Amino acid sequence: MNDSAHPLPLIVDNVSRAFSRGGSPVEALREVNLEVKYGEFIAIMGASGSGKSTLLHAAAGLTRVDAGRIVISGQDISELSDSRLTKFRRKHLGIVFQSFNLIPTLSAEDNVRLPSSLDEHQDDQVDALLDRLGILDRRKHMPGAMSGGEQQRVAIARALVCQPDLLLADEPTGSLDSVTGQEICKLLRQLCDEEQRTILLVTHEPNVAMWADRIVVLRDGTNLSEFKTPDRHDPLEVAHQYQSLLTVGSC
Ligand SMILES: Nc1ncnc2c1ncn2[C@@H]1O[C@H](COP(=O)(O)OP(=O)(O)OP(=O)(O)O)[C@@H](O)[C@H]1O
Repeated sequence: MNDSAHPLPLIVDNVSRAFSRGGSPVEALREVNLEVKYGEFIAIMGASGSGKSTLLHAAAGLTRVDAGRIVISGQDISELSDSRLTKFRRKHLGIVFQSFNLIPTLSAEDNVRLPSSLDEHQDDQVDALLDRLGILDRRKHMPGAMSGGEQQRVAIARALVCQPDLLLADEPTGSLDSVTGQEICKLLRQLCDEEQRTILLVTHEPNVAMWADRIVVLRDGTNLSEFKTPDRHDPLEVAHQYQSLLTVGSC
């Protein structure tokens, strides 16, 4: 649904972005299109350098685009000044990175509380969120005293504390061992299934992408194709479909 009362969480409309490297332009994104519906879990896949992180950063408003539009919940973010964009991002988006990006001198609960206190939101849901993410008993711990999986759960709690319209995740399992990475993926899946969270995740791993509803494949900064994931979260099937697309696309 995309009427003015129920705008889509994310529309990427013909977005292009180039960087300069050694004096030559590098086209990281070329007329990329994507629509994310409420409650959807989408994975972006593609080879190294295909533009995945640039797309996620553009969706987060961390990278300005050269052409096209990024529309979050009905707002074209290119129309916002830097300061309004920062406020808008805090209210509407949650962002999770591979490296957790927690403040090392703050406890788990204070890391989670940080964005909400900045925006003067109620913080009474911090404990509930930590409980939901299975780390309530770690709430007084500093990041350095927590495992990688626990730190990523804190980062996810922090990203969700302002009830964002969209959760963006850039290789969220990239720093974790495979068992812990799968636990984080399962958690993201549950957040979609049980709480209708909307998630856009970047990964190059089929066993991470398989948890999404839909996989969008980029190549050389453009949309190559997309496919729905099999119901039973089968990494081999996802790897097969992904490789077939890349092979067919390269003919
Ligand atoms: N700040 C930058 N300056 C110059 N070139 C950049 C910059 N950011 C990205 N690029 C280039 O844009 C292209 C897309 O990069 P991007 O990081 O989005 O790809 P990716 O698919 O996320 O790659 P990876 O899987 O290796 O992280 C690459 O050629 C990259 O070198």
